[in-house]
Amino acid sequence: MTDHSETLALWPAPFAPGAVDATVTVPGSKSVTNRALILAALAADPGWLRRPLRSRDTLLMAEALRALGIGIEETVSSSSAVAGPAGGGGEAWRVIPAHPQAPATVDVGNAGTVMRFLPPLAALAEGPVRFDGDPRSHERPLRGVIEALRALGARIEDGGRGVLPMTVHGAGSLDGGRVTVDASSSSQFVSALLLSAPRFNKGVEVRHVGERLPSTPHIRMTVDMLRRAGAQVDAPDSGGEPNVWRVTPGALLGRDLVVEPDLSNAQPFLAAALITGGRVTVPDWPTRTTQPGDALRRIFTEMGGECHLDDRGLTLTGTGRVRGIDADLGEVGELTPGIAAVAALAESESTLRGVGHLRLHETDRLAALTREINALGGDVTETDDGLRIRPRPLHGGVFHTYEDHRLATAGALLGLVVKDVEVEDIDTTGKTMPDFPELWHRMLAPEGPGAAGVGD
Ligand SMILES: O=C(O)C1=C[C@@H](OP(=O)(O)O)[C@@H](O)[C@H](O)C1
Ligand SMILES: C=C(OP(=O)(O)O)C(=O)O
Repeated sequence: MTDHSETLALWPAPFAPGAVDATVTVPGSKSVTNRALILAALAADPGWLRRPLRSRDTLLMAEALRALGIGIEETVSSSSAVAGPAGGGGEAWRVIPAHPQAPATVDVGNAGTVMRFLPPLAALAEGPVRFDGDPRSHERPLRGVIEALRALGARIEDGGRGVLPMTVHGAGSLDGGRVTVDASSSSQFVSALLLSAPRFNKGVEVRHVGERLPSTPHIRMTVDMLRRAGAQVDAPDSGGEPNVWRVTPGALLGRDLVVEPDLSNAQPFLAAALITGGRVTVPDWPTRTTQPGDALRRIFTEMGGECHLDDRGLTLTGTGRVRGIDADLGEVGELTPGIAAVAALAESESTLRGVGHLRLHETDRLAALTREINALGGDVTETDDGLRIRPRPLHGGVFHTYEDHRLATAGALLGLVVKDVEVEDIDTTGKTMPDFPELWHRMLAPEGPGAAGVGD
């Protein structure tokens, strides 16, 4: 957790005068968009991404791919699959694949998906590709990807530090083959090695050897998207050996893909219904998905809400009660800040476990949540692998966010029911949801202009 600066703007979090009642269309999934961009860049033919997320993390990915010679064109799509309620077309990216070119420079910002998913693709270029990013990117784990790529035949200069900045010196192709990796600090190590593997000469066999593996739905998302792009993948959940994934070399198809809404970014809106005893509908909630955010249906039901999925989307109705929870969130770590905020407002204690790796996310999320909820009068303690949260009456104050989009949305959530909360640097939500402040205000004033479809 880097220290905060008092010079960052403070955003007066809107206080909800009563139960919220709104329909909120949330933007596309970061994780799906950035995987789709990599797969489309490596495909044999051009492809479409419809309703891509446009946020800092995905624009950095698109910019990096352009630097490597891949074409990404902005278009307005005429597909009926993405037509809004007014019948118009949606925005889309057309991706024109090319063999990755070097020399190139990549700014990863603080995007885990960019700093981990791109180096294997860069290793296919012929020449140096320099990777750097925000100061926090120099602290986030990358050694697993660097060492695995070396074992697969790549030359990488990282000064022996195992973190950014680094330069990947591609030789125009990569052997691939068998590799072991300890992905206990990030599931993205496994996803990174699998995503580009159809283009490695021998494909890949990745064996995870660490004690634990976080965020396994995100690895299933990688496998599912690879298969939909035509790759042959053996994985533990399709009868394969536990902790082993195999990708066969072969061509990838250029796809026409509609990006699902980001279910993790739906979390603050659904939570708003839960904590105010109101009702929020998120349209286009997929009936089948690998996104970890789908677990919110179960988690927020256990915490007192009622969830209903139908053709209008997912509706969460608050019952007026908010219960504490004892949960292992290892599979769904990115939901922790929002769950912690709800837990701080519950009628009973919560224990959140299995998320020690969050200390190496955008910020040390366990330390940051503890410090900021306690600064508002809360009683949160850090455990080895999570948080213990005892609800207390909270008061207003500044909620610092440490350049972490999910800290910012957690602060907004608290401010909905605690008067006079000011969230520092709300613009940090731009990492995955630049429209957050607007969507949040509109959720609270659905009678105003644009009520017909918040976020449409
Ligand atoms: O592959 C992905 O798209 C992600 C995997 C997870 O990373 P970790 O396994 O590092 O937690 C998740 O927290 C992150 O927000 C997105
Ligand atoms: C951990 C997250 O992001 P990243 O992709 O940068 O790891 C997140 O979005 O919660």
